[in-house]
Amino acid sequence: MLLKVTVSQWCSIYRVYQPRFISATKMSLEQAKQVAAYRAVDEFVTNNCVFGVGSGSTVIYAVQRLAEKVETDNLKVTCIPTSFQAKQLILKHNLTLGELDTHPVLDVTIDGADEVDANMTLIKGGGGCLLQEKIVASCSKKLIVIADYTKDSKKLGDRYKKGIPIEVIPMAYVPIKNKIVGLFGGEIKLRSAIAKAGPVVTDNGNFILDWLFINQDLDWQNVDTVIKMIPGVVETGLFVNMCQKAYFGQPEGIVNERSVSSS
Ligand SMILES: O=C[C@H](O)[C@H](O)[C@H](O)COP(=O)(O)O
Repeated sequence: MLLKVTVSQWCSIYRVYQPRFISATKMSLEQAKQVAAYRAVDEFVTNNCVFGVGSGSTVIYAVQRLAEKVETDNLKVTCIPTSFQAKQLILKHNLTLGELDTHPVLDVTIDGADEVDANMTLIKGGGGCLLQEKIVASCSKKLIVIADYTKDSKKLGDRYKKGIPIEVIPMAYVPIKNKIVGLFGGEIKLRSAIAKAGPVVTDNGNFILDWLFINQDLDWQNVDTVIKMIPGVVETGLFVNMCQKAYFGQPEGIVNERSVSSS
């Protein structure tokens, strides 16, 4: 028997099932973040370690797991935050808060990423926290990335479409924008705030430019160096040769790993 469904019937079916589909997808994304975060914390947190706490939605699960382990295994861990958000998470979970003044060398930092390419080059800063993240990562013996499966890509720009974040001094954003486009092409947008009129202001009082690059085959180490030489640029969200290992949570709850040697 052929079942005839009219356009308006299709619309009703779509209206009923679409929210369920979205929430199932959202749930599997959250689950993917959680399994990746738990795995990384279980593998890298040891007693007496100095631990860098990254920023973003995936790191929330890492801090949850860390708090559990500190409690159950009676661990002593000093946590160095990479943002206001990270500091709040450390305090909320009653973990020991440290700073670079007293702990300039960290054993490990666990952080999220917006995209990880085949060479383990990262785009970070989708949440505006790239500067402190890069400082803390540069002081860490290891940088471990935790992410869901949507962040795993071959080339930068394959999956993350919002561009490379660049933190800049506010008075210089227009000339910086013109110089980067002149040097490497593409388009640059000043990031706008959502619950505030005007631009996003970072934890450090700066603006964020999002550079929508076109050429995916650029030498990212060189790009990073050249952009950082422009007066007024504070930091870029390109993390080149910094990350040793990445954990990608999958929708079905397993975790794929990639390390520098295996990429
Ligand atoms: O500025 C934000 C950070 O670089 C985050 O680590 C990055 O955006 C990934 O965040 P999420 O875990 O929320 O995807």
